[in-house]
Amino acid sequence: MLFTSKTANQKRKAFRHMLGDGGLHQFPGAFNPLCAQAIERKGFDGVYVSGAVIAADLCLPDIGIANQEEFIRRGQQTARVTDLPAFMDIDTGFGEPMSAARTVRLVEEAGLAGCHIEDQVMPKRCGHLDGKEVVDTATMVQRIRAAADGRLDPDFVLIARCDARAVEGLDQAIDRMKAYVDAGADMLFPEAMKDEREFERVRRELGVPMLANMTEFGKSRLLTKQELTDLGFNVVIYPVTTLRLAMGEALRGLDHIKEVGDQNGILDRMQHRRDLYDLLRYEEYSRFDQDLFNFEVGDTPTE
Ligand SMILES: C[C@](O)(C(=O)O)[C@H](CC(=O)O)C(=O)O
Ligand SMILES: [Mg+2]
Repeated sequence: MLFTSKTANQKRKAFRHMLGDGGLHQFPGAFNPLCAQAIERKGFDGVYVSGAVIAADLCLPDIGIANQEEFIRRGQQTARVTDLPAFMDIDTGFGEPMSAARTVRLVEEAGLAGCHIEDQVMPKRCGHLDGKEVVDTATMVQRIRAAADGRLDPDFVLIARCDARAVEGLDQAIDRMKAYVDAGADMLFPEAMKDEREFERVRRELGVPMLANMTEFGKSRLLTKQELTDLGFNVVIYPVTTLRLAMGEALRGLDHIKEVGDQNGILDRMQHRRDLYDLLRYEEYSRFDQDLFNFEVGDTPTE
């Protein structure tokens, strides 16, 4: 059939391979499954499913009110339309360690290649806002152990996100991240680094694959692909970028229709029906259908 041609395990193996090949891999956030297909067509390495986007999509702020089921559903809907590995945000894991383990298992069953779990308290906030709080190291270590234990497929990638930089300083954040790796994290996500020197130091002191979050209007300067490659990072996410782009155009388009009264002046800024159908592989679906229904009832030879 037409949906995807790779199993979840093949995608996880591909993700694992990326983490070990020394290059930087770009994972734009997909604000919906259709966008994941666009990310694949554009030749990116993988797809990110952002908690901030899942919440915003439901018209909610990113403060832990969207629930586990809403997260998993969106993760599954996204992962299943692309051959690229997709990994997702699970915030603080949706509860105590046992719930975090179950969340990881559900994310795995949903076909994702990995997920990140963070050391904030509930209710959490966006990592680039002030006023965050983190749980103590021992609590987060338990969370990670439980999350690691929740996995069935050893190729599923567990990413520990550390929000402590803004709360306790870089030295403490680095100590925490060491403990998170000992607890079973495969990869680290140092959140809201202030500058390149901080990214560089984290990379130097920790020997596991590293993720950089290039979210706009946050605390980190938007580093280029080359800069992140030189810093030795393995994965970069652009978590909310496609949503911001789409909403920016939607708002401008709505203004135009309100002012002018029709859409004639903005057609060239839209995805054409033809291009949408191409992205959906409309024609291939029609062909599939024809191949299935290419017989006639009277065709069977009779004596
Ligand atoms: C990466 C992140 O966790 C997300 O949910 O996408 C957010 C992104 C954002 O709010 O800009 C975060 O950095 O906390
Ligand atoms: Mg998030």
